[in-house]
Amino acid sequence: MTYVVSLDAVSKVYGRGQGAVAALREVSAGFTQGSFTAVMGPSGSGKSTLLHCAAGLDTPTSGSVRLGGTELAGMNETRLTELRRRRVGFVFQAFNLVSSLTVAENITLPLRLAGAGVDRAWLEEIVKRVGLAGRTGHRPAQLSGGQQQRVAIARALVTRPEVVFGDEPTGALDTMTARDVLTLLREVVSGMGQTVVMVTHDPVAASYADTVLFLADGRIVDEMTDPTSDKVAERMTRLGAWN
Ligand SMILES: Nc1ncnc2c1ncn2[C@@H]1O[C@H](COP(=O)(O)OP(=O)(O)OP(=O)(O)O)[C@@H](O)[C@H]1O
Repeated sequence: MTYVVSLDAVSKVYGRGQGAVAALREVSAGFTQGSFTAVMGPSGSGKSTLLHCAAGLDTPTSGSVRLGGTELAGMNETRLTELRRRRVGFVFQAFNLVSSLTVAENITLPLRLAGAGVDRAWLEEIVKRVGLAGRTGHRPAQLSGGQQQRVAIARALVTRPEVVFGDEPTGALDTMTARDVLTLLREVVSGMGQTVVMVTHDPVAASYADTVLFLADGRIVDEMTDPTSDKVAERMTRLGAWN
């Protein structure tokens, strides 16, 4: 199986000695092209650490992370930054848009940071796909929360990354708007073949994914395919997530 992103026995320990915290314990996982994976687990189970290690935002204490054919271990920060700019897209809970830039400028920012030109046809295509046609001259403050997250999704797609990572991408949205954004993420996977890995606390959000990975105490303890929100909620309850 060829994976777009793979983790092999990844461990992450924060701190040293008595205060050391094992956030990940020999986690292995692989994400195939065009798959949508949700990562769930109780608070402190290691979800963000997993995402950050997979995205090259954090360095594992041991183990291997591969993005495409590239091994991340041993890369210096300059190369990691370049790799993240070109090959990884991010969508965060707080949309992290630049308020002084227009929608179009926000979307194309990763290209300018990478010193790459803008492919106008591709820009038009993603603007249309995320439903922002006619809004490209607006500033973030003139948009609703859902529209701002659509800008962030377009920005994540603009470099044609191998994978898009979402850290609670619907965490700041109301229920209806969150559904729209999840439907868009689902389309990005099913319609464009994009690979998406998303951390979420919400069983409904997880139900939009193909697969849910459940973390507990730094380990993957279960995997669910074709999830429903009820099945995910039940699994989370058994993990003691909402006690
Ligand atoms: N920079 C850090 N320094 C020290 N400990 C950390 C650091 N980041 C995370 N941890 C610890 O590692 C463990 C896993 O944290 P992580 O943020 O990955 O969990 P999470 O599942 O994303 O939690 P949440 O759902 O609350 O966001 C926790 O015990 C946390 O306190």
